[in-house]
Formats: sequence, C-alpha cells, structure tokens
Amino acid sequence: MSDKKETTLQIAGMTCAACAIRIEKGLKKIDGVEDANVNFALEKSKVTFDPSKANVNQFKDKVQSLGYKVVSEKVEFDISGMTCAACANKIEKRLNKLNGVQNATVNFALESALVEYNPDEVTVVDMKEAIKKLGYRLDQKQEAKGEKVDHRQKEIEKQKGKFIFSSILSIPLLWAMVSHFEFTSFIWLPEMFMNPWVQLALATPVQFLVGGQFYVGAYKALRNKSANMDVLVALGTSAAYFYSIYLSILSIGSDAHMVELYFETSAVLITLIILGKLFEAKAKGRSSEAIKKLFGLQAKTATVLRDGQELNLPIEEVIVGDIVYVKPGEKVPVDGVIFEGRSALDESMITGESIPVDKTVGDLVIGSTINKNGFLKVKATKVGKDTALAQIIKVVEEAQGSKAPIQRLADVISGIFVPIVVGIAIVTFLVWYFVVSPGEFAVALEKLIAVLVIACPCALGLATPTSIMAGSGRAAEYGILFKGGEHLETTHRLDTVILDKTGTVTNGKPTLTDVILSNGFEEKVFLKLVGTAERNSEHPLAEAIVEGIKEKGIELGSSEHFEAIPGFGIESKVEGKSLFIGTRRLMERNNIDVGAILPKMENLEKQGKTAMLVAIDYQFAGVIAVADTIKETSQKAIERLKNMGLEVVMITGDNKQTAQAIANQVGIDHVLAEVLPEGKAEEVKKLQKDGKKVAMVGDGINDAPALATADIGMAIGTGTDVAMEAADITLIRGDLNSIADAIFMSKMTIRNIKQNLFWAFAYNAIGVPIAALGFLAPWLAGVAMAFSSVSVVLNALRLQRIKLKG
Ligand SMILES: Nc1ncnc2c1ncn2[C@@H]1O[C@H](COP(=O)(O)OP(=O)(O)OP(=O)(O)O)[C@@H](O)[C@H]1O
Ligand SMILES: [Cu+]
Ligand SMILES: [Mg+2]
Repeated sequence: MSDKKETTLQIAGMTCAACAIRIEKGLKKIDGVEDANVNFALEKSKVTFDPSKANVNQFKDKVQSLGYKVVSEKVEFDISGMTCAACANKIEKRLNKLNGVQNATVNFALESALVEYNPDEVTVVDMKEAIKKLGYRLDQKQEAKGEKVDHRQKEIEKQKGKFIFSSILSIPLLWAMVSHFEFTSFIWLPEMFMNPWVQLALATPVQFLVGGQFYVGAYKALRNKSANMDVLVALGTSAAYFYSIYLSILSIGSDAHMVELYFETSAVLITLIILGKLFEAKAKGRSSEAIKKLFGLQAKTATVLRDGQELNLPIEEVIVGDIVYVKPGEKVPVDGVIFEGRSALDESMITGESIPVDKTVGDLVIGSTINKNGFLKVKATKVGKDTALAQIIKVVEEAQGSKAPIQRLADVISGIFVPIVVGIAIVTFLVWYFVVSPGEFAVALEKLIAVLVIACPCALGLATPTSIMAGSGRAAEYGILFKGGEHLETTHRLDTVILDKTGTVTNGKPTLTDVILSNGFEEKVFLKLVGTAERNSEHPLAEAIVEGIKEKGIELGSSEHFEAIPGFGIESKVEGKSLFIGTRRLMERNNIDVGAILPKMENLEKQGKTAMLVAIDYQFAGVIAVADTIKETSQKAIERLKNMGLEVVMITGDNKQTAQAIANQVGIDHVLAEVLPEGKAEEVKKLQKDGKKVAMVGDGINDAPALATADIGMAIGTGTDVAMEAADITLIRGDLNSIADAIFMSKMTIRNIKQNLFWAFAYNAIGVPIAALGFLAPWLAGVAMAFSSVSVVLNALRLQRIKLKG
C-alpha cells in the first residue's frame, strides 16, 4: 500500500460553491490524487494524495490554471554556515522535502532563503530544526515576522471600497430614474443627470471597474465549461448597459430627455450585489471567531533559560527541552513538565474546570493555562503545532472546513442550476417579445435581466458551510470538538449511548481502601510484593495500589518478571515468588482456590469498590481493594440523556457487583460488566445490529476499538491520546453533560442547515416565476438576491448564540 499524504491549501478567488466544485474536480484529475475536498466558505482545500506520484506544486499550478490562487505564508531567512553552492543546494532540497513547504529557494550569494509554506502543516521552528541537523543555521529575517495577512479582512476592505465608490456613482442614476415617473415628477432633478452621455459616464466605471470581478469570474467559469453566479450577473448587467448605449446612440439628434435608458438598472444592481458580498464577507469573518478566540489564548512570548541566560523569546522559537520560567499570573507558554516549584493552575480554558489545580514537580502543565500563585520552572515537552491547544485549533479548523453529506446535494444543484436559468431567461425574453408585448424589446429585456438576477444560487452555496462553521465553532467554545462536518450530522440521530465506567462515569483516579490478608501472610511482606509487581503496570488500578502502598511507608523493590493480562490482571515474579493479581477468572485460570474469601469480596464490591485477588506462589494470599469517586455531574447528565429519549448503557471490564453499584448511584439501568477489552467493540456491533445508532464514550486505550466501531465515538479529553485519535468527537471537559450538549448542538445545526436550504430553494423557486411573469423590476431582483444570501448567513450565525449546559 502506498503512503498517503494530506495537505491543506488556502485558496483565494472563489466566488461561489460552483468554483469549489470546479477546483475539486480539477485536483482529483491529477494523477496520484486520491481525494480532494474544497470548502467554499473556509476557502480551503484538503487534498489526499500519493507523494510518490503527485506534489503540492502540481496542485498549485492546477488551481492557478483554473483561475484561482493558492495563498501561502512566506518567510525569509538569513543562513549562516554555507561554504559553497552545494550547501545552498542541500538546504534547498531539504526545505522542499519538508511536509507543508510549497516552495523554497536558497540564494547562496545573499546567504538567504525564501520559503513559501502552509502554516497549518509546518512551522518556522520545524524548518530551523531540519536545517540545524544539516549543520547550518537559519535566522528569520526581522521584517518578515508577524506579517501574517488576514486575507479575509482584506476582502472586507476591498468590497467596502468598491461599494462606496459605486454607490456615489449610482445615486445620481437612481435619482434620475425616480424622478422619471409621473407621480414623482415633482422631485427636483439637476438637468444634466438626464443627459444620456452623463449617465453613460457615471455607469461605465461601475460596470467595469466595480463589476469587473463578475466578468473575470464569468470568464473563468465559462472557460472551464461551467457557469456560476458571476455568469448570471455579468449577462444581466451587460444586457442593460449595452442596450442603453445602443438607445443613447439612436437618440442622437432627438430630444434626449424623452429616451428611457437602463443605465441605473445595471449600476444599482452591481452596487447591491457588492453590498451583499460585503455583508457576506463580514459574516464569514465573524463565524471564524471561535478559532480566533482559541488563537488568542496562546502566549506570545516565553522566558527561556539558555546557556545560563534568561531570554525573552517569541513563542515560535521555544524548542523541546527548553527550561521555561513561568511567573505567578503568567500564561504557561508551552506544554511541559514542572521541573521546579509548585503552584495552582487555572486550566478552565482547556478543561472547563473552574477550580485551580495544584501542581508540583513532575506534573504536566498545558500551554495557555494560567499560573496563579507560584513560580514555576517548566521543561518544554511540546511546542508549536504539537501543543494541546494547537491540536484543538487544528481539529476545530478541520471540522469547520469539512463538508456535511447534506452539502453535496446543494453543490450539485447549484452546479446545474445556472444553465437551466439562462434557458428560462431566454424563454422569458422570447415569450415577452413575441407574445405578451410584441416588438417591445426593452420590456422583454427587463424581464430577462430580472430572471437572470433573481435566479442566482449564491444562498444555496452558503447554506450548509456557514451553519457547519458556526455550529462547530460554538460547540468548540464549550469544549466539544467535532472532527468533521459529517459527525455533526450523524450525532443528532443517536439513540443509544454507551458509557465506559472508569474515567468516564467516574473520575478514573481510584485510591487504595482495603487490604484483607489470608493464609497468614504478613501485611508488610504482602504489600511490598504487590506494590513491586504493580509498579510495572500503567493501569489506573495499579497506580492507585502503588500510590497507596507507598503512602504506608513501604519501600518497593524491583521485579524479575512482569506481564499484563488485559482484562484479567497481571502476572509477575518478585523476590523469587510468583504473583497473580486480578480477577476471579484469573485465579480460576491458574487453579487457585479462593472460595472462602468470596463473601467478603462481594461485600466490598457492593460498595462500588474494585477488589482484586492476590495469589503468591499459587496460594491465595489476600484481597486488595480500591475505590473510585463518581464525577459530581454524572448523575444529572445521565438523567438528561434519558430525558432526551436516549438509552444509556454502562460498559466496563470491572466485575458485575462493582459495576452495578456504580450504575445504581448514577441511575443507569443497563450494565455490561466483565467485558474484555476486545469485547467492547463487539457489544457496540451487537447494538448496531439491532438497528441502534450508537455513541461510545470512553477514555482508555481499551476503549479505542469500540470508539472507532461506534457510529459516533466520543473521547474524554482528559483521557489517553489513543482514545482521542479513534474518536469522532473529543469532549475536552470531562463532564458527561457534554454528551447531551453535543447531541443538542448537532440537532440545532442540522435544523439550521435545513432552514437555510429551504429558504435558499424557496427563494429561487418563488423568485424565478415572479420575475418571468414580469412582476419584478431588475433592481428589486438584485435586492432580493443580496437579501437571500445575507439572511442565510445571519441565520447560521444564530447558532453562535446557543447556550449549552456544560
Ligand atoms: N494492573 C492490574 N492489577 C490488578 N488487577 C488488574 C490490573 N489490570 C486489570 N486488572 C483486573 O482486570 C479487570 C478488568 O480490567 P479492564 O482494564 O478491562 O477494565 P477496568 O479498567 O476495570 O474498567 P473500565 O472498562 O471501566 O475501564 C479489572 O477490574 C481488575 O480486576
Ligand atoms: Cu448571487
Ligand atoms: Mg479502564
């Protein structure tokens, strides 16, 4: 199998959803490209490809040849350490090989490098590191820093300028038109505005300087044998404009005031459509606010100790292994481990937990959290795009940029829509010209223009992506990270929720509670053997046992042999003695008689404790029990799920009694206990066979297969990375309320998309016949079109105000 690679390109110049489809098709045609997914709203394209056959430069060329542009970040470096042109070559090759670098050129004479890259995939630090390994040094040139252009902001500025310019020119034209009518003839009008040549002078800049973007867009579309909204606008306004010129020429020598011209039709139309675009750009900017907020959480600089010196560095220059100083009240700049000091940390921005957490040497700190009171020295373990926050941002961006299946339909429809509309417009013209009002060219032309303009499918293209963006962005603010638009769509159909016990329903931090000895074993000896054996296990149960035993002041040794038996327990050899610690089944498997202790053990289990049997040298030696606390929010959250009509099931590898005791406390009726790790996925499948739409919620490595199997896997953000990888949704806050919130958010988003699609379809379906029948002046059609796009976007933005419980 070939190695697949994925890359994201930022694309500029798309005017509607049809452009997105075109780029998608173009990219897919390239040999080696397996999949391409272009998002119109986010202006991004995700490409999956085989790197041995295709490369990013090909994609750029393709996009360019279709008439769009790939936007990339640029950075300039000073290079030190080069001795000859071969060095330059080597560096250039290495840079170009980096994932995410689109083009790198090294100039030996100037000792500089210019790199175009995609900041989502590669950072300046990555480049420096790679080149450092070759024995050279890159230093970022000062002026290039912080030059990150927000092209969305630029777009807003551009459209705003255009709108003001074309408004100023259009107002006199509109004025002339209004005072043209019988009933408004009392309105004073400067004589010259009636002059056809003055009108032409006013209308021409609007038509070509402002409206030029529609001609360009239309040309690109037609050249690629497709049609989009630009084609409709260009056709409609050109018809009005050129027909007016024709009439003006005819009028030479006659009384100019008597001619009816249509310059205002095209100019006002263009002005209104530009206004619509301006609103659209503004609204799009607002819906990416969730990501901006997340970016805002990042610290900008860090105090780093290097070669005995305290340096204040920009955050991009911190590397793994650096010792970072974090003063009280400061943001932790990167993910790391405390190396010296203790403090309370406010982690609410990541976990949602408002009470500060006490941390000390050896504890993990997360970048962007706030150090409340102590001075900390932290050893950086993750920087740049690897930090927890950067990962969160990445997931949110991807979700916002991905497509929900429901959108495909809209894309296809808007793709075939335009040719049909042009057809309808021509028929309308012919019917008016030959049948309704024979010979009246102007009247028929006006109808044609109105149809062309009202039929514009721009609202249709915006309907889904704007909702997905707003919905997933809002969810992210509550710590619910959808990995893709399709999950946002599936989630609202769920009817069954399976909860893992440890770490999901409970806090997953058990503590040692009981030790029962048997067969005359002495406590100290027993605990030392057990603790030493469990030391090798990474299971939370083992951690609890080791911790508890250490607290009793018992020193642990090292074991000669260790083996974890997933779902059963462990087997170990300590001080020449063989040990088994774990479940009843583990004892049965090894023919160890535990009969007499069972009633006592069950007693512990009925209290919700997890009791483990211990055998030393094949002789039963005792029981060791731990208890986990239930999350405060679990019971209410489970009640909420039940009230929403969902079936709630608890699944665990723990024994029946313990599981049942916990389930009773939180109000879960269905319990699947003593399920082996590989069995969890099987249980999910069983429920799916019964026609259920199943969500699996878990945190552990042993939950990963089930998370992947379920219709929707939800990983608890405080759990393991493996679980998060396998899941479709990450719940950053451990609170189970997030499950209900995720389902609710999904329902609201889907409802919002349906409203948008309905409105967009209805607007075209109603507007086109009205225009064809002649009840709609062209300028009104323009207003309606702008209004429909803007209303779709505004409706989507309502999702951003939804309040969730979690
Ligand atoms: N390191 C260990 N030491 C002793 N017993 C263990 C150990 N690991 C597992 N066991 C035994 O095996 C059982 C099943 O473990 P498993 O990891 O499958 O589930 P769990 O962590 O108890 O529950 P959940 O599935 O809710 O996370 C445990 O309840 C325990 O009795
Ligand atoms: Cu439009
Ligand atoms: Mg577990």
